[in-house]
Amino acid sequence: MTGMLNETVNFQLWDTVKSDFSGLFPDDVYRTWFEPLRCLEETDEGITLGAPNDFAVIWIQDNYLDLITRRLQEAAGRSMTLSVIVDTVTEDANRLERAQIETAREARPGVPPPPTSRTAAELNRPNLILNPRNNFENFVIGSGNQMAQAASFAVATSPGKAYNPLFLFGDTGLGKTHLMHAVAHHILTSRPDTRIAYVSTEKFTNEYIEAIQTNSVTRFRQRYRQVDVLLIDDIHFLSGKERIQEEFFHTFNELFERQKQIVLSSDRPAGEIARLESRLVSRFQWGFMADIQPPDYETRLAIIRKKAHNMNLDLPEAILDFLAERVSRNVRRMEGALTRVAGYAALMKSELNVDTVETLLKDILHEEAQTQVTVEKIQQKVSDYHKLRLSDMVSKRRPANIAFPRQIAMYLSRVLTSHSLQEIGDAFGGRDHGTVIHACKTVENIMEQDENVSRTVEYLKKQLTSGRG
Ligand SMILES: Nc1ncnc2c1ncn2[C@@H]1O[C@H](COP(=O)(O)OP(=O)(O)OP(=O)(O)O)[C@@H](O)[C@H]1O
Repeated sequence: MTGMLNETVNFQLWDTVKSDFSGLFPDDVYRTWFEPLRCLEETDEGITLGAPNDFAVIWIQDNYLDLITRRLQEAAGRSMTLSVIVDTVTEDANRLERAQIETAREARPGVPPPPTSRTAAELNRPNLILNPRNNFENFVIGSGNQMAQAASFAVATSPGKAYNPLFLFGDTGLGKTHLMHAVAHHILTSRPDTRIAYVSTEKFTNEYIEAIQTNSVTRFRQRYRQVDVLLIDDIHFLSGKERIQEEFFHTFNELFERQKQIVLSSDRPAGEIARLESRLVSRFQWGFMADIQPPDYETRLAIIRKKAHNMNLDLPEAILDFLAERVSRNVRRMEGALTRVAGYAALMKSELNVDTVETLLKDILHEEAQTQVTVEKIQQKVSDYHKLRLSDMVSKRRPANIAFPRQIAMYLSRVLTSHSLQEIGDAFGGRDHGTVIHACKTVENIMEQDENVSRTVEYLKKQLTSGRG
């Protein structure tokens, strides 16, 4: 996240948008967030902006990315991409960062205070970049994530003692990184001298390659093997990378033997990561594996409420309900939707209603609809898998090679959609709700007894929920 400032080039597009913003936002907001942004690069496809520090990058990305992008596109009259990176040349970045964190705290009381003095441990971890908002207080607990939250909290309270390693897995945008940052924040608050490293697998890999190229592998090893807590995000990226797997294997062993805490995140269970050495898979399974499932409606509503509250955004119930109902696939997308609504509300100052929100979020809702699991998609998937005709899903025919797949499809409809038993029965050729209950029980029983069936159902479920359905 670093970039070079190029003072001599005139970036017209950004100048136009920036001056627009100076009129749109209150002075203090403009001065804190927009004035320090500099254009580092402008091409036909998009622009790169430099912000003075990591905190500002995260804040801009979280709050203003959509808005700036839309303004840029309007000004350019074409589609433009926007990236925001740290601008290394900006002077006095630390002073500004403190001021920005203070401003952010006023806007959202959840943001932790800026550090006042640097402890020895902090000086040991110049690269520890954590999103200040990713703490336990801001994490909404629901049925899909309560196990992962509880395990993370236990690890944060007794690092190296509760579960080691802690392995968090689940689909994108469901809070794995949030929980890892929360563990780090919690430990830093209760034991400020703890040496903590948080790194993505990609960064870990790149640093290792660079260390080899620059003959500094010893320093690399010190950085990751002399910590008390090592958090590595997106560990599934180790797949197929033999050399880094070897390196990580030794890092893991050294930390584990000294009872140092290891926390890993992945988009799938360790055993399902392709081309991962079995000795690593078994180590990842030594501790505790907690999965995170997409939030149910109540949790989504609670998340939207909390985020709106943190943004000082007072939205009518009908809009909160609309967002929870219609944006469900991942929390990151929910945040995107809310930020866009917030940006609109701040600019327009007019009363928001569900219709406006629906228009405003057209693309997000369209994406959602594409990825939403429907009974029709389930029927199609199950009949394709079992080489049946789609019409077999709704027919009255009952030979076992048709009846059981149909029961699987009913079971998946029950688990993956929010339709009632009767609605599901209707969609399967007008069957009654008792037939659906019976189908669900049958499938559950057989799954318990027959591993092949259970694997098939899990496979279908994964295919349907990973957007490949
Ligand atoms: N339960 C929750 N409560 C509050 N915020 C949440 C919750 N779950 C996720 N979020 C928010 O959703 C966004 C996406 O979460 P996060 O980055 O942790 O996802 P992830 O699982 O690590 O995704 P990826 O696999 O793509 O890295 C973050 O801003 C995070 O704060």
